[in-house]
Amino acid sequence: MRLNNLSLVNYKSFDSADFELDPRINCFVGNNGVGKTNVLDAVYHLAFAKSYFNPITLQNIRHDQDFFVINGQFEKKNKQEQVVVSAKRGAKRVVKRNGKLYEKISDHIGLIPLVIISPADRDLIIEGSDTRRKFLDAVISLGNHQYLTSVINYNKLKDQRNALLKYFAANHKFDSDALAVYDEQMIPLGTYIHEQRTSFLERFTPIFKEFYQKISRSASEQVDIFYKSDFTDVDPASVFKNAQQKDLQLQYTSAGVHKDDLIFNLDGHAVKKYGSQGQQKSFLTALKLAQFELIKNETGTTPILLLDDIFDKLDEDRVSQIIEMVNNDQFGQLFISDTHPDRTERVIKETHQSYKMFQL
Ligand SMILES: Nc1ncnc2c1ncn2[C@@H]1O[C@H](COP(=O)(O)OP(=O)(O)OP(=O)(O)O)[C@@H](O)[C@H]1O
Repeated sequence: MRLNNLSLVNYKSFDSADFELDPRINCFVGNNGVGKTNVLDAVYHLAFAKSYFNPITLQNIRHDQDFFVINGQFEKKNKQEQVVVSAKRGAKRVVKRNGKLYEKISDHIGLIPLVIISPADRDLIIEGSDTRRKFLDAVISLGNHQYLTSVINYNKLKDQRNALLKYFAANHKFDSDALAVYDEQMIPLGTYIHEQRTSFLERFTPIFKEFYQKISRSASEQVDIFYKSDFTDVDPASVFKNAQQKDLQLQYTSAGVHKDDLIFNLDGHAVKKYGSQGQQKSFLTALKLAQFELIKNETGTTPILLLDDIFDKLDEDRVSQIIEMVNNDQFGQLFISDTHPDRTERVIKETHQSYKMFQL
């Protein structure tokens, strides 16, 4: 997967810009606020039809303008793919592939496999469990459509069950048969989602650990991921039944796979509390590189990799290690942003790969 040309009109800080890109490494350098991350975000936008940093589409239109257009000329398995994402105030966002409008934007997702590594990933460690479930769901769904529909259906049923619990409380009623209608549908879906998450993590965790070891160049720092779920080691039929009294009091469904979480550990302790900023960044980078590897294995296409502010919180040693790792045929096209042109160029030159520096 490769982006050959990127052009922007009224996208965030850019009025108009055009980039002829290198097939391997593209570095965007310059001072704080010049728009380095905005370029990477435009590439992300072409893949996912939304910004990684600002999900409100209209806020990505340059101030005082009415529209933005991002135009990307890709090459996928020797085939040209033109993707245009545009938005206009007062109208819906539009995504076109080779001039043809998508009816459903979700049909576009997956055409351009892409992974971003950015300081904003820190949310995965510090925010609530839903951030980690979204990460899990996004990676598993790419290769498994049944999983995606199961999660959507499970969540719909859970919302309806919550509404029923609220209705019981408001009307001082209880109807166990009405509740059982939801439980009977949620048990098989929850069981399936739990199985898929378990088997995914069995494949993902060893790859993640290997990447962490390579980045840290240390065998002494031990990282691990544990899957926490109400469905683990219990009879699935008992999950909702056992929580019923609590659910009636709380007026929502307190147990189930919608409460699943991932526990991130470093040397046996929570990385959120005890990991240094550099160790946390290494942890996140290893998570994203493992995501990259699995997407590649499961879709058969090498994703584009965006490394935003790669030196942030990492020493030069760890950055060189990351660049060295991505400097082989297993990795494809790379986009890097950094404030220091000299530092970036020094590290990139060591790869002996073709590259382009864009001074913004
Ligand atoms: N809708 C918009 N219209 C105009 N400018 C915008 C818009 N959205 C963001 N910006 C501007 O984009 C700039 C930020 O760009 P970006 O995050 O790409 O900077 P950067 O070069 O990556 O900086 P840093 O080195 O600090 O990470 C800010 O000056 C911000 O005001």
